[in-house]
Amino acid sequence: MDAAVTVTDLVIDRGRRRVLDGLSCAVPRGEVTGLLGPSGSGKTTLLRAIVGVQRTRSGQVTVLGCPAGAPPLRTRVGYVTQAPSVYADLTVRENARFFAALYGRGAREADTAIADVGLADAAGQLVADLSGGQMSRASLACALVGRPELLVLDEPTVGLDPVLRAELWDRFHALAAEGTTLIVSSHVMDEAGRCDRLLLLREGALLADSTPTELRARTGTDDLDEAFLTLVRSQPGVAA
Ligand SMILES: Nc1ncnc2c1ncn2[C@@H]1O[C@H](COP(=O)(O)OP(=O)(O)OP(=O)(O)O)[C@@H](O)[C@H]1O
Repeated sequence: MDAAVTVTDLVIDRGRRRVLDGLSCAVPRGEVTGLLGPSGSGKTTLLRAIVGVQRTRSGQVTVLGCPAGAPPLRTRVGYVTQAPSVYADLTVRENARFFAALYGRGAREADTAIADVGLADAAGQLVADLSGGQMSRASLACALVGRPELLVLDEPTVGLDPVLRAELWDRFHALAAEGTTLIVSSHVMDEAGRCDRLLLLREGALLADSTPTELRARTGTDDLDEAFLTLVRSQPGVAA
């Protein structure tokens, strides 16, 4: 596999809790990899380690050939956190143009990124006046504008209606087809079926590193929610 991200024996403690316990996985280039798991399973922690903002106890994270967080990665990796990270007192267009300028891009790229997340009609609106879902899409536009090689998205579709969610997933796959690597976290299993590959996390350990098709075949069900439960129940010490 031509991996964009390789994680080896990663151990992370947060507070007094071991959040990731010797996790290893690889994320292929030019595909959409879903990071799925229940709330609190360690998804955000793993994403933070990949973008290089999380203190680790041991293990390695290599991103696009460099150690996670290395300075050359700053323009090559885009990260959209769960909390919108845009300026509330600027319009959507001003935000996108500001981030475009940081990456050496122009107004045209800013407008394209805004259109790509379905915010063209709200481009002139102050971010403070947007809905929650619009705000997270404005954040996504600001990450897209830099055309990163690796795009790390923490629950980007929360609060979006089904039509917008479907449009964004189409956009993710279009980016992957152009060569971008995407890691998208979600705790909604119906989004798992939209991913090329799946990393299933539970309590800080990897339950599966697979494709939706392999996962369905392995668990004997078409329903990915059910597949996840089957995997959980097959773990030692979990009651059936
Ligand atoms: N700053 C922190 N200090 C101590 N513990 C933390 C901190 N941040 C997160 N944790 C703990 O680490 C664990 C994993 O959290 P994380 O945010 O990675 O989970 P998640 O799978 O992304 O959850 P969600 O889907 O709810 O966002 C949780 O038990 C959480 O309580």
